[in-house]
Amino acid sequence: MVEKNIITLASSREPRSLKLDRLNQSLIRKLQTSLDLAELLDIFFSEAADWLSIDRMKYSYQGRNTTLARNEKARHSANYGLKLEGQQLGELTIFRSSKLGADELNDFECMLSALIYPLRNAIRYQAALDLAMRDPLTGIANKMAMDGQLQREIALVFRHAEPMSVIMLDLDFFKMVNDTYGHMAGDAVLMQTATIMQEVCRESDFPFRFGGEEFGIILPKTDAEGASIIAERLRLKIESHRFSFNGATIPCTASFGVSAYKPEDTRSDLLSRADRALYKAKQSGRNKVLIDLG
Ligand SMILES: Nc1nc2c(ncn2[C@@H]2O[C@H](COP(=O)(O)OP(=O)(O)OP(=O)(O)O)[C@@H](O)[C@H]2O)c(=O)[nH]1
Repeated sequence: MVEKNIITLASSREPRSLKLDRLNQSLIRKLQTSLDLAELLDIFFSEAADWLSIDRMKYSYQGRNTTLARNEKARHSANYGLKLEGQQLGELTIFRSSKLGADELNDFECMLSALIYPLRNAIRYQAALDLAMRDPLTGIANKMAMDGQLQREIALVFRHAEPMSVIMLDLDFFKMVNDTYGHMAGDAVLMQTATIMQEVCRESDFPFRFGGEEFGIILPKTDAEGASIIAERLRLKIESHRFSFNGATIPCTASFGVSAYKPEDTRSDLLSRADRALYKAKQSGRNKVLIDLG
């Protein structure tokens, strides 16, 4: 007990600049442990809030905002545009109920210098991840992203006992589109299909390109009946759409397979059933929606 008091006394006599220096060294070490942007901001806010009694921090980057708060009402603020070697790294604003003095702002800027490199690395890492998860032709999610998303959705369904469905769709006679109008026209049809899918889907749905001329949609909180209504809507939209390339109009239809999550299903069970239904839709004449209830 006595020992503890002596230590506290000694550290409180330590010059502020030395303490800040030590804080910054430890902050750098902590920030180096993560490439996750949200986690970095969390670490930084926690340290800055402790040191300067900051109440709230807002970080904005490319239209996305993150706010961390201990007290929502603070009204005094200081704002920083973050930039490193010519690269914009967003904007950071701190809020406090009392005005921040010049020394405190100085301290904060010192802490910002510990944040800037890890922040740049996290932004680059996120951009690389985003790129790896997108289909380069259509811009929608690819199979790798779908795998991760389906895994997350299955975990949620498990926890909240809500329905979830999957639609798989495949453009009909797509080889003929390529053979008749050329590969570039085929690419244009694939891009327009992705756009139609995004238009028909809700915000919470997850459209993706599985590969080739095969696409899919994960539909959270949707049972087989709801999913087949969306699939039918999409089927009609594709059938009536005037796919166009270089002045040519390309008629195109798609076949659909729908499956709904059942307890104990793995990702591959769910996808296999949708695929089986899609196969049957192809076998029985194409341009139709079939459900596999398992
Ligand atoms: N333009 C273009 N074509 C692609 C792409 N990926 C796959 N394909 C083509 O898609 C065609 C798929 O042909 P098939 O598997 O025979 O299927 P299909 O002609 O659609 O016939 P069904 O599915 O039975 O209705 C092939 O010609 C592939 O070369 C792509 O990224 N761009």
